[in-house]
Amino acid sequence: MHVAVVGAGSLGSLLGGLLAREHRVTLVGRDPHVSAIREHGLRVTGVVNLTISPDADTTAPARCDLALVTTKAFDTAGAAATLADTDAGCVVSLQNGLGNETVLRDRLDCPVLAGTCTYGARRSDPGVVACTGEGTVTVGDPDGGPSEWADRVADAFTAADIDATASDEMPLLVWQKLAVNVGINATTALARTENGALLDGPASSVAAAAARETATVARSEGVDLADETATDAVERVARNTRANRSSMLQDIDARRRTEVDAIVGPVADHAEPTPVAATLAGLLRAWEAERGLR
Ligand SMILES: NC(=O)C1=CN([C@@H]2O[C@H](COP(=O)(O)OP(=O)(O)OC[C@H]3O[C@@H](n4cnc5c(N)ncnc54)[C@H](OP(=O)(O)O)[C@@H]3O)[C@@H](O)[C@H]2O)C=CC1
Ligand SMILES: CC(C)(CO)C(=O)C(=O)O
Repeated sequence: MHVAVVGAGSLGSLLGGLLAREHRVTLVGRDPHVSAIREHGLRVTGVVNLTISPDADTTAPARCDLALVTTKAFDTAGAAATLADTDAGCVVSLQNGLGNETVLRDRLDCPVLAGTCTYGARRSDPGVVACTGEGTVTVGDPDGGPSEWADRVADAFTAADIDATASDEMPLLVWQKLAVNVGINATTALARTENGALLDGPASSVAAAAARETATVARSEGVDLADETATDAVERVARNTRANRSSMLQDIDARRRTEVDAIVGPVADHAEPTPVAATLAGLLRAWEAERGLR
């Protein structure tokens, strides 16, 4: 398969590097990362160690079998613009937050799948990405039900030794992942802790309460996510990625805009009472406003 990865930052570089063990991969990103990969290859460090030489470019290829979108949620429309002239068989969003597939579907002609990914990744120097936790990838039709493309994509990941499955329950899994991200990303971003601090530290009850609120909102939207399923998912991911600084904490560390609106917003701004998520969102938005990031 020829796989294009639009958004070669932390997660995109890691997954692109792992996929390049089996497939032709084009990492679409920014300089100096792209130039460093062209010159020296991509170095993956941490839990996985390898140096590999995928193609790298600042524009998308003319054709590919599969395009993975791994930009931040607020850049999804930009990713769609980057892919506008690409003849892609299928596009998969592996981003966190709600609404990315809708943005892609509205702008692109090919099938669009939803995906969830629990790998932890951190891009450090140009040409280098650390795998801070091995996880799983799940893909499927955003509306639920079977999808031949999802089967093909999961097979392609599996062939590259990535634990991947196709699911016909994506609405449930996307909300479950949202509970993980509201719980882990927002809490670690504000507490400035690694994910593992939520296993038994003082902020673990905050993460669990935020996950329960996400489950409440999911159920009010017709998705049958149990409180315990949401809190168990937070604990499992925090355990598997205990050394990771969540993607939202990485944004805070780098004084960058966060994904608060796509991740915490759907829960915090919902008509259901969600005091914990509203507090987390309010604090993150205040931090962004103070720095002119919103
Ligand atoms: N990091 C992690 O451990 C995990 C992240 N995620 C999710 O994955 C998504 C990506 O996160 P992460 O990898 O941390 O984010 P990063 O900011 O590290 O990577 C995104 C990259 O995409 C680039 N980019 C933005 N728009 C375009 C475009 N149109 N064409 C090419 N490149 C573009 C950005 O460049 P620039 O900044 O210069 O605009 C940036 O380098 C998020 O939704 C996150 O929540 C999910 C699981 C784990
Ligand atoms: C899986 C997890 C929580 C890994 O940190 C993540 O999705 C993120 O950081 O955005």
